[in-house]
Amino acid sequence: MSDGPRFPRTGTGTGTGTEELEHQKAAITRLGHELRALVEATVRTDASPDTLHRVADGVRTVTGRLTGRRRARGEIPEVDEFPAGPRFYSPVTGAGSPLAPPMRVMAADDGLIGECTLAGTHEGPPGYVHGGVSAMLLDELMGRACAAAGTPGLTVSLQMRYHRPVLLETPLRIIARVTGTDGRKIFVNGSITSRTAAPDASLVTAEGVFVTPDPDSTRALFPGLQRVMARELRG
Ligand SMILES: CCCCCCCCCCCC(=O)SCCNC(=O)CCNC(=O)[C@H](O)C(C)(C)COP(=O)(O)OP(=O)(O)OC[C@H]1O[C@@H](n2cnc3c(N)ncnc32)[C@H](O)[C@@H]1OP(=O)(O)O
Repeated sequence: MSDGPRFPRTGTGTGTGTEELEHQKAAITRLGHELRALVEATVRTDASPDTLHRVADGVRTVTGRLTGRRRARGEIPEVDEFPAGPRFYSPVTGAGSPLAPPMRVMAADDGLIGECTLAGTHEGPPGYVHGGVSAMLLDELMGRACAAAGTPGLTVSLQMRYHRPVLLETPLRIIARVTGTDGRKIFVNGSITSRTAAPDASLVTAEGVFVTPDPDSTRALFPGLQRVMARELRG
């Protein structure tokens, strides 16, 4: 793609030492794990109102300990490798996000494979995955597949087909594959299957069109990238 933006790898850099970054990543991951357990316990519990009130008080106290400087909107965390690598607070793959399953992402011969198991936090119909969550998994992996292919892009169209309900508490495989490009457009297919029951039967399929913003739009959309580039250059 000739007019596409060039993206630096972040998180390898300069402001913070490698060892310090690794400590930060481990701590973010640990807190994310505990928060996911809290969210799952919250949506599954039938505790009494008294218990729920006591827990709410405790959570409020804990939240108060996470004040201090907040990242500005669009600021890219130093632990991240945007747009192709791990993003610690992604709601799909982020080890630090209480919303993320989190989906593990691996390279495949012709695209990317994601794996995760969803539970009560992501329920739609009783016992099954919320359709919007399936779309979110696919959108993220399909977007990552664009970046992995060297053509990062934003979703402009995502056509979903829901063939069968996706069971909770079942290991899932998500697949994303770039099928072609046309100028700044990238065409991507995706699917969700069960890794254990009928792994050849697609439960959900998606066709997406992604577009690489031109350099001016990229600068306007992602001012945080400028700061990352400056950080890398200073190093
Ligand atoms: C930097 C990456 C970071 C990558 C970061 C990746 C993180 C992954 C995250 C997961 C994915 C997401 O959630 S992404 C978030 C959700 N998506 C968004 O917010 C995107 C919102 N849309 C936009 O901001 C804009 O559409 C842009 C910047 C993407 C493109 O605007 P533009 O540059 O003005 O492009 P435009 O001329 O309109 O269109 C370019 C070409 O695409 C075609 N096109 C436009 N819309 C469609 C469409 N719905 N279906 C088919 N084709 C379309 C046009 O006809 C044209 O074809 P032709 O005339 O050239 O033939």
